[in-house]
Amino acid sequence: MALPSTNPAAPGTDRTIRVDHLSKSFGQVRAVDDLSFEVHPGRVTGFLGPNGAGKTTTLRMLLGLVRPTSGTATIGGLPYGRIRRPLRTVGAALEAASFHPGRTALDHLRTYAPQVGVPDPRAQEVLDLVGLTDAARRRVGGFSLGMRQRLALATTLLGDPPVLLLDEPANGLDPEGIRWLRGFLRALAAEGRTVLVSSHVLSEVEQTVDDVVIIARGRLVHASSLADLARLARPHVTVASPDAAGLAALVERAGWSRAPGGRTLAPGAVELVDVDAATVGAAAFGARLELHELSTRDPGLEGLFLELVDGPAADATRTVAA
Ligand SMILES: Nc1ncnc2c1ncn2[C@@H]1O[C@H](COP(=O)(O)OP(=O)(O)OP(=O)(O)O)[C@@H](O)[C@H]1O
Repeated sequence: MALPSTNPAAPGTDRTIRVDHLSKSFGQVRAVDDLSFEVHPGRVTGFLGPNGAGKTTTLRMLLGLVRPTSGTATIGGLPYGRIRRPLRTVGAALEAASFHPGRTALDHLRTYAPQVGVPDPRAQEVLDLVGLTDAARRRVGGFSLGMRQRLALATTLLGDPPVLLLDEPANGLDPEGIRWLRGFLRALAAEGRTVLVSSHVLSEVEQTVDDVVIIARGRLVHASSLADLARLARPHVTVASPDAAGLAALVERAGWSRAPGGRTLAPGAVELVDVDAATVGAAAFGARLELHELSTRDPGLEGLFLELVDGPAADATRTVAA
């Protein structure tokens, strides 16, 4: 899908999103806690975490709607308030957008077009892009949730922005709509745009995203490519020995990777990825290391996600000391 190039500001623009030691407290609640990550152009990045993790607050800080308690949130090196043509640089859809129910979809977009600084025919163009051509002259009041999501997406695309911030865009879409959204977001990233999509479930965006930024209780718990996360989700080998130092030395010598710190393990136990139980057992036997456990479990991608957002890595106290 080629979007008509209506945005002369786009080529060469720095499209990287940077969140740097960002924190936000609302009274006693630390909604975002020393969060740092980057989101790169040409990729779809999933911004993931359970309800209340701080995703929306972070997106609102990126859009200058909430002032950080400390740290910075920038797009192309600038805080939103200093971007010269913000509506042509960043397209954002936060939560369920509210539309005037008596207005048609086309009129809604035509109302916004002058604010964004694009010519009137762009309204019909973006409706066509999101598959709402036939609904252009229908009143928004009669739209399904899925149609509203498409209209919200069309609104973000009015200014042909190189950066897109979308809060739970799959909410309310049926399976066909979700499949359509996947292809659409992938095409936007393929054009070199930076696409950040929030969700509280990994499975919803698993087939869409290239990278993941996972937060829980306001803190970063994991950031990598989806491929790296999938590698960490391969079967885990748990190995325990009464000789913890000997086991640590064996793991070190063999160069095995430890599983990301989700689960609390028994003392003297470690959890490994990228190695099978037979290899670990043989190496332990060779090193004359006594083992009290050697087992394998397969958490799967969704299981690993739940461990990450539930585990000790996410277990910081969120309440600010009075
Ligand atoms: N304006 C506010 N005043 C007080 N507390 C707030 C405010 N906005 C957010 N919070 C709190 O900050 C925390 C993070 O909320 P946020 O909406 O950012 O999470 P989220 O990850 O987007 O969750 P969800 O998936 O449910 O939308 C929550 O505990 C929430 O209650």
